[in-house]
Amino acid sequence: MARKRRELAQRPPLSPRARPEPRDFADALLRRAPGRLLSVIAEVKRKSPSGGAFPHADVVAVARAYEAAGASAISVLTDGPDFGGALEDLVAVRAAVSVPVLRKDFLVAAREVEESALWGADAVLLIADALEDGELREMLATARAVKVAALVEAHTEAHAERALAAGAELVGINNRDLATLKTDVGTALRVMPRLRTRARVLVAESGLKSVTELVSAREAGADAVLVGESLLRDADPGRALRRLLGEEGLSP
Ligand SMILES: O=P(O)(O)OC[C@@H](O)[C@@H](O)c1c[nH]c2ccccc12
Repeated sequence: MARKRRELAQRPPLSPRARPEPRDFADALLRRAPGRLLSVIAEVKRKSPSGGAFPHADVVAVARAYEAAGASAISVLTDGPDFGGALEDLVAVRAAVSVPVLRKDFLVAAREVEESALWGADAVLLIADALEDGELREMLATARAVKVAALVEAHTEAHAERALAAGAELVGINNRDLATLKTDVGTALRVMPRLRTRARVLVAESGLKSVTELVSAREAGADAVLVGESLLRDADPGRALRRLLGEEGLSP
C-alpha cells in the first residue's frame, strides 16, 4: 500500500474519457442462474505473489471462457508489479464480455475510484484492512457518485464491522491474510454468518477450489465466491469453472 501511495502521488491528473454505461454488479451476483447455488466472480491475473506465474497470458481469452462457463462477473487485476496486470486489461476484458467487471487493485484514494469508472469498471475492490475509516467513507461516497459498485473486503470480523459501519453494502471476506499471504478457507465460513443479515451481498474470496467448499460458503451465507488461482492453474480455465459450478451436480 505504501508503494501504491507513492505511485499515485507521481501520476498525472485524469484526462476525461467516455465511460460506457455501467453494468449492475450487485444484481448480477444476486440474480443466480436457475439451479445454481451461488454466483462466481472469476478472476484473471497473469501472476500472483502467492501463486507465481499462471500459464495464461491472454487474459481476454480466459475472461471469454469464464463468461461462457457461467461466471456472473469477471475480476481483473490491474496491478502491474505483483499481478502482471494493467488498466488496459480492464478495458479489453470489459469490451470482450457482457457481464460486469470488477477492478481488482490496491486502491488508496477516491481519485482512483473515479479513474476506475472512467476506464469502464463496473465495480472496484476496496480493502478495509488497509484503509482508514475516513478514506473508506470517502471512497464509498465517490463510488456512489460515479455509479461504481464497491466490494469492500475484510480479512477479520473487526474490519468487516468497520466496512459495514462505513456504509458498505457489498462485503467480501478474504480467506487470504494479505500480510502473510497464508490462506485459510475457514475464515469466510467463520465470519460470514455474523454479517449475513446486514450486508446486501456477501462474497467469500480466495483459496477456493472445490464444489464442497462452495457448498460450505453458501451455507455460511455467501451470495457469491471470488475464484482465481484454482481456475488459472488448469490448462482450460473455462472447463475448470464449469466443474467448480458443478455442471456435474451443484444444486440447492
Ligand atoms: O486466486 P484465489 O486464491 O482464488 O483468490 C482470488 C482473490 O480472492 C484474490 O486474488 C484476492 C483477494 N483480495 C485481493 C486483494 C488484492 C489482490 C488479490 C486479492
